[in-house]
Amino acid sequence: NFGTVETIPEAFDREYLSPVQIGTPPQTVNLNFDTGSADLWVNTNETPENQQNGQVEYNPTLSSTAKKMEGATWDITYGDGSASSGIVYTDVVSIGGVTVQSQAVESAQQVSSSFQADAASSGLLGLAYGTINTVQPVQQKTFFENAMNDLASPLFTVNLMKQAAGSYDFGYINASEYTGEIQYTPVDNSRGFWGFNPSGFQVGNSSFNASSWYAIADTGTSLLLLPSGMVDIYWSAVSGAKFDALQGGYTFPCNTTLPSFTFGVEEYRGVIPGHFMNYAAITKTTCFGGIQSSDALGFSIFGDVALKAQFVVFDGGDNTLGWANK
Ligand SMILES: O=C(CNCCc1c[nH]c2ccccc12)Nc1scc(-c2ccccc2)c1C(=O)NCc1ccccc1
Repeated sequence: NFGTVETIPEAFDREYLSPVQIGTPPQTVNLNFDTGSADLWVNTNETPENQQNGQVEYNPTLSSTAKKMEGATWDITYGDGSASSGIVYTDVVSIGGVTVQSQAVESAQQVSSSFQADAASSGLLGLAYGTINTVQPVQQKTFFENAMNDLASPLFTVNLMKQAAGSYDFGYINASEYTGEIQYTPVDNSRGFWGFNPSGFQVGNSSFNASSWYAIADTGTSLLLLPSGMVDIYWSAVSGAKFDALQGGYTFPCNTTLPSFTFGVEEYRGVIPGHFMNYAAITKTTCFGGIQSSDALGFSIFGDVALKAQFVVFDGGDNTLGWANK
């Protein structure tokens, strides 16, 4: 089978939320689909009231198919320091008509401040490899891994849009969502991510700089995080741009016209329009750049700033990533 679900951007395209049905009768919660992590966790009746801000909850006690996974716990910390933890149920989970009968649903008994403040999001749905799922003592599979063998094709596609509704498709490739040919490239999943090797970059209409490095395709990270050498070259082309240690990155005058950023995947060239690189206004006149350094991480992250300019195929069958412009 196959299915499709819409994904809606929050302010600044900071994150994208999609409706997910959990339990019997189905309870719908909006989750942040995250190809950079592998835990499906959600606010529930067990999440302390003082750690919530109106989020819609999943309540396993109201689901006839919910089963507590005795002795199982989970605990996750993301690179930005945000964290959550709790216990585990299994229940029926459906996304866009694709159903997994027994999916590990991780109930949050603790969520850190950035999640507490995020009133629209009821949690995350991990789409990275299950090898980085945090459930103990028995690691759990992601929704996609559980659904994969029943899908028409063992893949899902990501079509994020700038400040508009996009979609996650499961089990099929919708040719109307992209232009040109899809360039496939092998995935390095040794760290549990959808890792790949870009082949170079280009700022605006300048020449292409061939270079090979390791990066991950991560819908759960807002920005495009690249080696500082590339980031410095990009922002040196923007008059008034500067590295602002207080803000923790490059800022620039909001009224500046930004150059596009092109990345290579083998012979393919992915183009990110200049205006996608304006992440958010800090003041009336100063804006925060969408392309920032990944040096502190040790690897690059193609987050939403990059992904919303592309149509991306996450193929779990042959472990490849497919890239296309749109
Ligand atoms: O964790 C994910 C994807 N899920 C994010 C869920 C999430 C984490 N706060 C959230 C807040 C709201 C919604 C979702 C999330 N991706 C990866 S791989 C390596 C790093 C990393 C490792 C070390 C240092 C930095 C990053 C991250 C990372 O922390 N990204 C988030 C981020 C990256 C940079 C800045 C901010 C956040």
